[in-house]
Amino acid sequence: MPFHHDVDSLSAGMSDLALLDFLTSPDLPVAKHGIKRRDAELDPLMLAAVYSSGPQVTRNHYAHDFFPAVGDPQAEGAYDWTKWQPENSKTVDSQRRPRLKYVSRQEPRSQRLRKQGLEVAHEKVRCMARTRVPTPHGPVFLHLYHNNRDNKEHLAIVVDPAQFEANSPNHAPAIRSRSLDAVWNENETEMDRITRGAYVGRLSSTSQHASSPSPPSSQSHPPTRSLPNNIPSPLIRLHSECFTGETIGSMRCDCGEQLDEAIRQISQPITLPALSPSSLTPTTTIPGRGAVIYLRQEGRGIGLLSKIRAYNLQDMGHDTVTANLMLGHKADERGYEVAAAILRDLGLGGKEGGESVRVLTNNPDKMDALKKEGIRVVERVPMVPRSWQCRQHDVVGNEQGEGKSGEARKAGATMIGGGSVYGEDLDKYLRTKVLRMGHMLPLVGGSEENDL
Ligand SMILES: Nc1nc2c(ncn2[C@@H]2O[C@H](COP(=O)(O)OP(=O)(O)OP(=O)(O)O)[C@@H](O)[C@H]2O)c(=O)[nH]1
Repeated sequence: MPFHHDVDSLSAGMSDLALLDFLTSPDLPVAKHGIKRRDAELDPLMLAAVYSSGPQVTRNHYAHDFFPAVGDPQAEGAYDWTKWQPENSKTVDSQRRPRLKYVSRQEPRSQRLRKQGLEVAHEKVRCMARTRVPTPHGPVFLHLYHNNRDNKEHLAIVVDPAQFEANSPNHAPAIRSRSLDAVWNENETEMDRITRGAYVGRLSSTSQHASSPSPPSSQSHPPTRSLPNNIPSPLIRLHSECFTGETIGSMRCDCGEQLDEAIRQISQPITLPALSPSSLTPTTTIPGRGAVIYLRQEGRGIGLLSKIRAYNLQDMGHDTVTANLMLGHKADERGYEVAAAILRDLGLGGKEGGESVRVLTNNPDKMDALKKEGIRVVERVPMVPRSWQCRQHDVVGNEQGEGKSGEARKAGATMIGGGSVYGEDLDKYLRTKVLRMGHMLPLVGGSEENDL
């Protein structure tokens, strides 16, 4: 904000000063529940300096480079000042208004902190709502999460039907979200809590019981030591969104089938072995327990737009890995930090308490990521594609639902793509996962690399 000394701009100068005065006055109204700014209070000298210096560079931008990329986003160097040539500007349509571009020389904050040896704080998640959803495999609780890392709404599909039975014996701890059960503010009514899903048992017009939050002193879930040791760890899957496979039944991949299969397997009743061979207690069966963490990272994290383009490259003969690389992406751009935070919130696999988990996957990256996040995994459970299971058993199913693949097709009755997926595209896709991405799955029906 410049300070004017000439007579012509006196009035403008006065109003600038009045504005400056207002902005920096101690009585500046502060939003009641506003989040505190991380930077220092407004500094009048800094404001004046910023206003009078050409490009709008503030102290928050000191590590970025500004340069006139002359409004041509196609020009080489438009986003990279090291490549920018002044001649580029001559070719630009003079009608278009030049825009200021900048590139950052800074790495993302998380990487800078890691380099300095500083631990990056865990991702924070909060379950915003939870509800009952009946599925062909039984009822599940759908949880919707917000987080501080991206602005996507990740989901957790929790299978724990024992929670519906108010009077059932408590064989295993309920899989519940700690952030959902917490009291969010003192004005929250019991009805607010119930409406967002913080209730126990099954809701009905006559039964509505809000859950009680865990005592604030213990920030963790109860330790596993208190559990009977014949209960297997809950089965979980980290599943990445796939619009094509799950919504329109694409047979290029087995994502829809995997989602259905994961919910089916987790929902299978568990027969508990007797605590000791000499035990007189009869074996008990308890309902299945676990969760699918559904992550909004479409196309292995490259997004639907790039995935659609990648499919065209795949039709031209490239495999999924090469197609991603040709588009300037990595073979796999997914991250599992938010998933780990959701698991911890549900009391699954966390270091500070709760239960260890079994993981449904063939993907070594997921196992490594969970280990890095400190999630306690006791077992990896393979996911064998249904079409490969059928071939392994040499049983051919038919549309009427006979045979193994018929059974599988019935399993996903209400989910497009949830049945058994098969075909040439899928075989190629699956073999690429095994041969190029190290998936831990025995190949079925031709393992030659040139089959890809
Ligand atoms: N880029 C790309 N992504 C794909 C393609 N087909 C499926 N996907 C995405 O891949 C993700 C599923 O990943 P997969 O590698 O099949 O399975 P995974 O979940 O890593 O491994 P598992 O746990 O063993 O099933 C979803 O986000 C899909 O959208 C493809 O051809 N190209």
